Amino acid sequence: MASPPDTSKTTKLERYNSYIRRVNSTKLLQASSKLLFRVTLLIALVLILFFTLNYSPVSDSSHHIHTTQNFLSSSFYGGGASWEKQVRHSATPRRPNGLSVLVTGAAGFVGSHSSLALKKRGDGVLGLDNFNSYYDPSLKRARQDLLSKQKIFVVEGDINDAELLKKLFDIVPFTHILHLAAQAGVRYAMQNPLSYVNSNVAGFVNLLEVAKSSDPQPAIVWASSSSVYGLNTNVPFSEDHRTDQPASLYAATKKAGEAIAHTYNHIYGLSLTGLRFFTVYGPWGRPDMAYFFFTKDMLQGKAINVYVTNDDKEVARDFTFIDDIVKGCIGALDTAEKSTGSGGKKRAPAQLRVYNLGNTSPVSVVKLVGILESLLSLKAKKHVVKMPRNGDVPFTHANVTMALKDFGYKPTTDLATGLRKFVKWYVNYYGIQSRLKKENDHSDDS
Ligand SMILES: O=C(O)[C@H]1O[C@H](OP(=O)(O)OP(=O)(O)OC[C@H]2O[C@@H](n3ccc(=O)[nH]c3=O)[C@H](O)[C@@H]2O)[C@H](O)[C@@H](O)[C@H]1O
Repeated sequence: MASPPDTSKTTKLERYNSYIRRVNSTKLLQASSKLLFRVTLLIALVLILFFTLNYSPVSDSSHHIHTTQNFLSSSFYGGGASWEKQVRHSATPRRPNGLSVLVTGAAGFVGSHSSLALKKRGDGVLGLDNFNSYYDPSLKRARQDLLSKQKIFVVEGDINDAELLKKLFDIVPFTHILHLAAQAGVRYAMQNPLSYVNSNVAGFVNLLEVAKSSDPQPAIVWASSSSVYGLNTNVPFSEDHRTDQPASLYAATKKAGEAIAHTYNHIYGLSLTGLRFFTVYGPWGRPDMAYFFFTKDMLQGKAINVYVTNDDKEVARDFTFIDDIVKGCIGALDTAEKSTGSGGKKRAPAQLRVYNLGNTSPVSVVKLVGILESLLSLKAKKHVVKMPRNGDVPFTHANVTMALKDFGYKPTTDLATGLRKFVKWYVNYYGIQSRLKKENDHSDDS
């Protein structure tokens, strides 16, 4: 009698075979997962490379460029063909013999106004701005929107970024730089001293290094400051007065800028013009300045500190309206001679200038508050306090004879007229018209 099949053995064999099949299929699954993972990784890498090398911003491009820069490394600038086209297009003049100007700090107060004025007369303008948060960056973005409506492209980047600057100079043979990017503000220098060294000294040197090596070298007009006169008591302030007693680190860095300008002019033949601005104010102004935050605080019913000197004298400033300053900037650009060097070598002596751009009629801060009270139809809650020792000077007053003689600079806006224009802009921009006198709305506003 045949013995029954040994089912126990068959079962073991089957179990073994099925185990082997399972092991094999798991291995296959693992191998294919690994393959899938590697392929995905490869595709991702290819995509990253593709997007970064062919990056072409469409709208709000500067923001995208910034994001891309951060994503890869600080030395990457989008750099796609479309980005370069925007840079070139913005910087190309639209009139015969027009200038091609790199405006640093283009989203700033003076930078945005100057860029628009240059563009309006047919010059090519490329903006550069790092959109830092020293004051509300949304105001800088709003200024950028104004510029972009006039087809002015603002590259988001820092003047300390040498590679970015070189790239811009590779794309555009700029005839001029209007260098307005800076750490501004007299009193903030005690809170953040290194930001002044970083922007006003290191950033300026970085820009000059790139400018001196470029071919052709551009002529450079840049923002110095009335604060360089410091504790000078000889009034009105003239360009040949002493400037070796700065009262703030801000003033010291601007004075350092003037010395640095001398060096680059002397060694490399760069044409350099420093403009000593006197307390510039007006529409689209800087919220850190007294006239601006006084307006804000007064409208909110908050008290304001009005400084007086230690011996109880009123402090005063040669407040200068933005439109006058813009005319001064353009006059300086138009009369700037060509730099004489090329590729880092000086060929001949070059132009080196410094000018006051003020209003020539100082007004006390008490008077400024009085004008604002009348424009805003309210009484300010004034705290009259002694001027803290924080970098402030008691008095500024410009002699502008040199700027008048060399490029016809003639300020035409008194403080009451300029503040009326500022207040009109302020209430429109922040949407608070209600408390204003009707006549302000009917005021002349060219
Ligand atoms: O010409 C310049 O080169 C500089 O001008 C500007 O500095 P300043 O002239 O100091 O302007 P700003 O701060 O508006 O104070 C105005 C007045 O208000 C007084 N002031 C100020 C604050 C306060 O709380 N109370 C007060 O009375 C204060 O004592 C002063 O008398 C720019 O900010 C600076 O970046 C630089 O460009």
